[in-house]
Amino acid sequence: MHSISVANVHKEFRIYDRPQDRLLELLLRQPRHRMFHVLQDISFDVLEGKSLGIVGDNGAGKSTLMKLLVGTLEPSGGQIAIRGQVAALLELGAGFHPEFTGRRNIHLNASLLGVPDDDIDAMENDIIEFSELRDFIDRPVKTYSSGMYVRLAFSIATMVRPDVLVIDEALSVGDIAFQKKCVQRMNEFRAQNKTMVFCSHSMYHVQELCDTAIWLEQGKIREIGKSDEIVARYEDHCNSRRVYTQGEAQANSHQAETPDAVKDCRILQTLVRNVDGELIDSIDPLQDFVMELQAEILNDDVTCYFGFALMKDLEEVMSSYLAIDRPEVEHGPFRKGEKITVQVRVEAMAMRVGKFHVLSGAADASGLLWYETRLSKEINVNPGKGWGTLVMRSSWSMQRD
Ligand SMILES: Nc1ncnc2c1ncn2[C@@H]1O[C@H](COP(=O)(O)OP(=O)(O)OP(=O)(O)O)[C@@H](O)[C@H]1O
Repeated sequence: MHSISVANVHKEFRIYDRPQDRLLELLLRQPRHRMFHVLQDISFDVLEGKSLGIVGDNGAGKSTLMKLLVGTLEPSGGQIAIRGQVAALLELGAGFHPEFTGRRNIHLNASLLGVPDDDIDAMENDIIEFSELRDFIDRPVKTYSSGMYVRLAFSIATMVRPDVLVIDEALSVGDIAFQKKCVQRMNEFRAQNKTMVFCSHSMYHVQELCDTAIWLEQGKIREIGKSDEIVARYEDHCNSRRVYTQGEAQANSHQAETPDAVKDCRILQTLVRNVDGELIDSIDPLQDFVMELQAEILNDDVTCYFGFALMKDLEEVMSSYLAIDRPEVEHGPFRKGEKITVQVRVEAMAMRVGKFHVLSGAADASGLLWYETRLSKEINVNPGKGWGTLVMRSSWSMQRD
């Protein structure tokens, strides 16, 4: 059964070049605007219990589509049908009254979502608990930081147990500990056969949390399909037009700084060795090499999933290696203080020329939250003969009759 059905939806906004044009149009009854087509020809369905991701560049129309789904905007044409109660987490602070306290906003929001007063009283504590805002809950929300807004909004939207949850970029605000709770809550939500629409610039989250995805481009659906396939093609598209820059500042920005209290593991170093175990800073094309990470476990009873990526010019992931499905790599539980070394042997380096870094990381059990990543030093590929960026193992043959 369809939980969400969108058919031939389009949305236009009227654009006025000068503020007074709006008034003149009214008074003179002569058009003084241009139409801006934000969404065109949008049709898709989401089955009950499934989750849909929306990806696309800035300005592609993602937020506008989310607002149409939850009804804060009306479509200019087409039909949107949603079964059941919808709860949404859209723009920061939308739905909150800035002068009211967090507690009053809980009641206001939950009653707008159709929750009876008695039920709101019963869930108030759980909402405050989940949001971790007990010390601030009786202050006006206008004094909240953006992270605090999201905590409260996410707690309300998921606690009222709607049939459909619509979330716009919530995971990008807030710290990693709260993100972890959000991901868990969203997974619980999926397990309860609820429907979810999730928009994010984090491709990993879209891939892992959504069954299908839509790639919006300039207001139109460019592709729709299984989330991992859409994410892969969208990433490929982004990589192909990226302008590369290098520099130490950028290298450092990959060293995610997370407080020890919320990460379970610290990556001490990422090393690159030849197959004899010697550290190297250059390799030949088609040579085998070993990526190594050394990590320290920071808490007891920790489950950690390790991974590596080969990074070109610090931006583009050329290939990734995750231990999640590798039986030969233990995932724990580990003890506090344990030191761990993980190695992956990469066979026949396919770059013909250029430089790369190895990025290593540790993720939590869900595989969604990377506690920390650390880059190796730059490795040079000694240019081999030939043309092109890649070199593949090949074998030749020839016949003469
Ligand atoms: N009320 C409005 N009036 C006029 N134009 C608007 C209005 N709301 C959005 N737009 C325009 O519509 C386009 C799509 O905006 P939207 O916020 O939906 O994009 P988005 O994909 O969510 O972008 P981002 O990833 O940056 O959040 C943008 O060019 C934006 O400027």
